[in-house]
Amino acid sequence: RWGYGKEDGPSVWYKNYPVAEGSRQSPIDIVPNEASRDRSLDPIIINYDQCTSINISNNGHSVVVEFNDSDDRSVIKGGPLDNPYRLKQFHFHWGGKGCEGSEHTVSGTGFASELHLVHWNAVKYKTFGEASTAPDGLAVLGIFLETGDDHRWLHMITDVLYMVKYKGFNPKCLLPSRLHYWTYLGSLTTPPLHESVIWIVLKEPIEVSEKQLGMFRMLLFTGEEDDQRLRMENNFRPPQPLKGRIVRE
Ligand SMILES: NS(=O)(=O)c1cccc(NC(=O)NCCCCO)c1
Ligand SMILES: [Zn+2]
Repeated sequence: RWGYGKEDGPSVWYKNYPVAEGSRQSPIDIVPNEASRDRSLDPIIINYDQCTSINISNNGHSVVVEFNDSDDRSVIKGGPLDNPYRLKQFHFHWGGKGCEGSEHTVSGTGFASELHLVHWNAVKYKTFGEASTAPDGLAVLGIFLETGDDHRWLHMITDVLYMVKYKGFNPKCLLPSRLHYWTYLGSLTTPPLHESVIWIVLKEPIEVSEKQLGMFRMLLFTGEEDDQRLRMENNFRPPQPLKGRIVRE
């Protein structure tokens, strides 16, 4: 249906998903000195201590680690959020060898990859599906990955990328040391592109090695039954028009 290739990629998503040309699409290019300082913005509070990962999978677009979201044991709150938002899954977007791969860019500069920790507003909505179509339904924490030294914990993901069942990973260890952030109202960056996301993009990237990133590129867009093997890479949408939105910090 949709993908990241020439025929099915971001430039043609509007044909099946007209909201692609909506007024709050993501990602965006973040221009730091155009962000507006909002003194009412509190720090974000991240409670992942009781989180239980239930599985890791390749959904044909990325590698996704899903969590048990049947209660409020792992939530993000504070910052621009009026309620606690429950951790549902995290996944990554990345490029090809040595080129950019993040979805958000900072003053036109992309990073090697971007981690998205996806949360939903279980106070106001009954299910993730319902929340995913509501303007304040989701909160996604975006973390840039830049190449450098091995990340001490990312190996737990890259080492098990070929396995399905997977337990006991606390995504808190993927967070950078400082939680300074930019926030703006946006959308899912993949179809169905719902304009339902309060984006919180951390300013400080985490460092991963080229070898670790290379493990992601070992994944395939294609299934084992497909005749051609398409390496999963460049699974990122380019920045979308701001259309008058304000980025706060
Ligand atoms: N990339 S993102 O904006 O963080 C994001 C977060 C949560 C869901 C999605 N996209 C989807 O679930 N799309 C549905 C189809 C993907 C799996 O087939 C994207
Ligand atoms: Zn994403």
